[in-house]
Amino acid sequence: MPALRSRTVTHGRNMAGARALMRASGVANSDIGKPIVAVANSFTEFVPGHTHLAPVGRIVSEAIHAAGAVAREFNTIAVDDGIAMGHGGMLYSLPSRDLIADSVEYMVNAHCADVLVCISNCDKITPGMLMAALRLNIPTVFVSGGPMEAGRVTLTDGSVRSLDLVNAIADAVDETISDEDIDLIEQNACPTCGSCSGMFTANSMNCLTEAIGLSLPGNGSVLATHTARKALYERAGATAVELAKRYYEHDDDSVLPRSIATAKAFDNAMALDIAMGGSTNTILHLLAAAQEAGVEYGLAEIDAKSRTVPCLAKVAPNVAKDKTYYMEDVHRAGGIPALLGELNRGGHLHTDVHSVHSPDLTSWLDAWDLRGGKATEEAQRLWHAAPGGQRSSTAFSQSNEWTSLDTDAEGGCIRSVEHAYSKDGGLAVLRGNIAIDGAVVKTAGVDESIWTFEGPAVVCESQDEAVEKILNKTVKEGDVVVIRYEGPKGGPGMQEMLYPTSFLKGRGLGKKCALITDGRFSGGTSGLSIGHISPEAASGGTIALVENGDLIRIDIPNRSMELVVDAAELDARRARLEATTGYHPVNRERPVSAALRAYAAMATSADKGAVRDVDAITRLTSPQAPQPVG
Ligand SMILES: CC(C)(O)[C@@H](O)C(=O)O
Ligand SMILES: [Mg+2]
Repeated sequence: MPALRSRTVTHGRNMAGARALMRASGVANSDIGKPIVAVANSFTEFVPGHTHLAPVGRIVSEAIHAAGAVAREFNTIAVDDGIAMGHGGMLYSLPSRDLIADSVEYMVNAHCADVLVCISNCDKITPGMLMAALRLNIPTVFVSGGPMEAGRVTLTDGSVRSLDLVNAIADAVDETISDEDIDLIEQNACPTCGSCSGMFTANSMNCLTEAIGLSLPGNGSVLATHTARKALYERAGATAVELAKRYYEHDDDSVLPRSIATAKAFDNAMALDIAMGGSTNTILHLLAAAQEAGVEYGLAEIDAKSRTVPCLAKVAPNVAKDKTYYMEDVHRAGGIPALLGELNRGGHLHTDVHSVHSPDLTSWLDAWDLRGGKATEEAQRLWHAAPGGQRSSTAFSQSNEWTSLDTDAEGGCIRSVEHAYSKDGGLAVLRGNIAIDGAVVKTAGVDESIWTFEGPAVVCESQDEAVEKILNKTVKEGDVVVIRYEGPKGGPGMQEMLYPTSFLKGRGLGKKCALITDGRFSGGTSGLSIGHISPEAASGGTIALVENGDLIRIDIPNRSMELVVDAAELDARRARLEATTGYHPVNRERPVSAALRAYAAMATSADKGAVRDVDAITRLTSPQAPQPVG
């Protein structure tokens, strides 16, 4: 039987000081010796996805106490990508993921906690916490803050539009839209607290923790404002204590994160992601999480999956014909269990997986899949949770219910495999001379008319240069915008290119240009936007050799992208570059702090999840030293 990790500080005469301090922080005498649950909250007023989480930490903690354990809450940082976007702030976004993972590890290990509850929500917080949970491998439950309600605006001409954050960004550069309408759009794009309302990175990751089995059904889709989320928080606290008892009292290691997040569970989560056309960032984060879990799951596995799993849902920014669906519509159609149910009926899931709430996939889907015929009353009720339609920045501010659910597998928000949008999934891995180690594209967001594309390169040495060239009309119909030196090392921090992709759209070039980069994208990006090109320019990738006017050929059905320049010429360019500037951007002024340089020194490429390789420092400082194996 594994001893409670907290025994180190709760037992023995020599730990009297530690216990004295625990009492001073409010732990009752009678609670000393009970399992300690670390509640990693990510409350911050900076981010709408996290601004409502202060009371959530208390609810989870009370549920933990009621179930017989001690809750100790602490906070992590959280960067709002949408606010950091488009300026130097975005350099901090991806590195914050690894900082969050480390800070959870620091708190849990420093204080000998036994169990972990992760209250996450936005882009880097869920993956950072996921990495920590898999690294620590103690019983863990994830529960997120929930999605934002979709926006709705009545424009000056009386027309009504649904909208989200990305519309506000793209419409701001559309010269056909008046200042009055832009103001209305800004006022209404983000009406409530929660993670932005589409299938953007935050929601994609929260859906993934649900599919992988580390959070409760409904985690990815119940709206942040809805009272139904309260039950989710209470159950998360109680479930964490139940898992603690199973592990520490009954030696049941099936509850551990690495027993749940197996290679098969990763594969199921990826199937869900591909079927929903999730954010390309999920690929980066799953690669990072798999390494923490010690699971062999890489781009090759993702590529294989994307060739067999169909696209079953198109959620904003992806458009289903003329209808835009948001997370609230996914929820009304039965949420993640409904998608998993459809995938399972189509033979696309591994069935020998389990979760924090169910011993196997069958009991999981029987209880929660709205379309499986056996869903419990609790599940049916949950899927009725609807938007409130009122501006609100507080949790549990409304209890609206849908009058009917969307069970239309033919033409509704979630389709069956027989009625898929496309046989190919919503994400793909491309390779070629310009991306030898791979690149990724969200195919669900690319118009089929440009699945094959060839055009001349417009080379930009930074995101800022790309924005300038798009807005000053240097970029024309048919061009391929190449943004380089924005990778994990080169940026550093691998910024999201939401502004360039949105501005292309805003200029009416969304279906007429391609954009390729060693940086990454927001989940809100759509169009022929290919990112994560590996190796990146700063690591000597071929993208560093592209010159203005070079032809670039993209072929999504055949999963390829080529720089149409012969090998001898590329060799000559490489020799010239290495003899002059090296792999650095020319004429780029960018202040990079010491904190970011520390990340850059260790950052691996996107095809490795852009995680930090600490041994890189050893190699730099003592190249002769024996290197770790494996
Ligand atoms: C701001 C967004 C839309 O959340 C973006 O950062 C994403 O990655 O989806
Ligand atoms: Mg993001």
